[in-house]
Amino acid sequence: MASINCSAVPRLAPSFEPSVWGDFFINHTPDTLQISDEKMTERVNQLKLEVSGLFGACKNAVEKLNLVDALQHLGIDHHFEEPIAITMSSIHNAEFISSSLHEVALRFRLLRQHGFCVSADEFSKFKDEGGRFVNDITNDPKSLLSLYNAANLLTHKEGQLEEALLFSRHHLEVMQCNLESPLAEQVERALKIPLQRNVKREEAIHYIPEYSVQDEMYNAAILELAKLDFNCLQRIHQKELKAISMWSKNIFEDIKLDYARDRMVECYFWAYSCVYEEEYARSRIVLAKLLMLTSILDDTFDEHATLEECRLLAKAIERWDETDVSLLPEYLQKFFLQIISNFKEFDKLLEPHEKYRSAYIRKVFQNISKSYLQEAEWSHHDYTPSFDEQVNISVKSAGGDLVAIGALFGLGDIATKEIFKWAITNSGTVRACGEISRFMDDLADFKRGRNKIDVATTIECYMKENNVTSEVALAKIVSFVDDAWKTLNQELFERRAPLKIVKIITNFARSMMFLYHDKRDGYTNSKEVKGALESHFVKHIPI
Ligand SMILES: CC(C)=CCC/C(C)=C/COP(=O)(O)OP(=O)(O)O
Repeated sequence: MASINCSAVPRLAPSFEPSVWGDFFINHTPDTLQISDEKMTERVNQLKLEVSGLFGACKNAVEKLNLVDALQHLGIDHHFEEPIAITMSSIHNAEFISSSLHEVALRFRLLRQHGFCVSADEFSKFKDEGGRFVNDITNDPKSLLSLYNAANLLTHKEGQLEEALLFSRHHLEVMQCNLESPLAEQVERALKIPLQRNVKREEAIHYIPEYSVQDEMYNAAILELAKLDFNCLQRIHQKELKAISMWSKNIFEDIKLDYARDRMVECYFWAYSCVYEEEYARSRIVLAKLLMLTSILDDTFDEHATLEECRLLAKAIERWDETDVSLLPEYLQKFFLQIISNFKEFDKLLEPHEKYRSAYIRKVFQNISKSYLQEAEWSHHDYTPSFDEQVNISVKSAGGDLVAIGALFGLGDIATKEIFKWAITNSGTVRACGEISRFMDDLADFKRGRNKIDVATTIECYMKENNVTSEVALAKIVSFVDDAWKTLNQELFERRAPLKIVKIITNFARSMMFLYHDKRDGYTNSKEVKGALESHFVKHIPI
């Protein structure tokens, strides 16, 4: 790397938009619903019992599949994890004969989603002798959508599923404008972000009003449960948002780093996308706070500090000693002290037997700080790394292990010491989430055309190294996102960690697909996602 004295070069920081939420959640009074919170919870418990009974009442495998599918789309499967696991295992073990593409594809997708590796040969019977899908399925949009959703569970080197994906996507695109509601909306959603890649709660918000008597397993209790459960959970999320918005307001008032993005609600959304269930409040809150602190750190390195200041900050974070505060420039001192004191608060949330987790969360924060420093070194020296060098560092700075450990930190006993070791040693799941995070972020950066003052992105490095146009580089990066999804799908059957944990971590990749799809940066330009976030956190579902 060329050695020039650039440590004192001031950064010409772009100014970020203020928070689109301001004090909204601090002052927010939730809508008055027709029923009190207590009554709502009581009714949810009754309905859970009623819906549990439906598993035993299913007459055959197809009914069971339709039931599990409905519960997943409606976002209430978290209440039925055990019966669903038993059901899927029994379906996996039993013979299944069906000439319906929809049924075969539904079974295939659900089994893979639940960690059973079913072969792509299941679809052979819908193909002609040349191995091409037979033409009569092209007039059957429901089956095509099921095939498309199933094929999105493909892993590496599954050419048959690759073809199924292209085939179903093509025909769905062709027939899209002639479809009726709600299939038209379901196809539109899946083409934008495939079901397997989207934030689960997002699907629930859209599917609840679509679920009707036309559904195979329509049941009034299921629908009532989905609506009430959504509203109950939303109440909890609103209370958390109020508290965390106060926390963030105090932090920003204290540290006075006006150059940093104030994105508490978006950080909370990130955490909620990973773990939205009531019992995971501790995990959600710690993760949301961790992301907010990391975001301020990122802006300090990328947008504001001189190189010398970056080095001092990274060193202080590495040493993790409050008495080092005087070595930092004055404007960063309060931020540093906030980091240390918040991590102490995180530690206080742990039970005695969980205390080992504090070392992990500190480690991932120190690691991300190191990768931010490396990027700052490159950027201040106008150095364009090789593509591999860049991916190596920037996948780390994209936060896969930070989010994984941040989410695990507050989970219960399911998160064992072995799981923490697995997550921090670059497991396939965590690495693939980091790749998706990095590539989606860089695709959005490139489209925005923002002349980022931080390091050249993976796209620019790819273009330079391979001497290709931006179109070629962008297509390549999109293919890397697809590859990382194949790894995540594969990880579902590898069973290196409990499925629940793999799913929670994979949810981080889903949040990236949602916030950054269509090459937008919904985190930085949060007005682009404000409407969507209102559906999650402000608007209740009419009963
Ligand atoms: C998932 C994580 C770590 C979230 C914390 C907030 C954050 C750094 C967002 C990405 O911002 P960016 O687009 O400026 O990131 P980068 O500078 O890494 O490109």
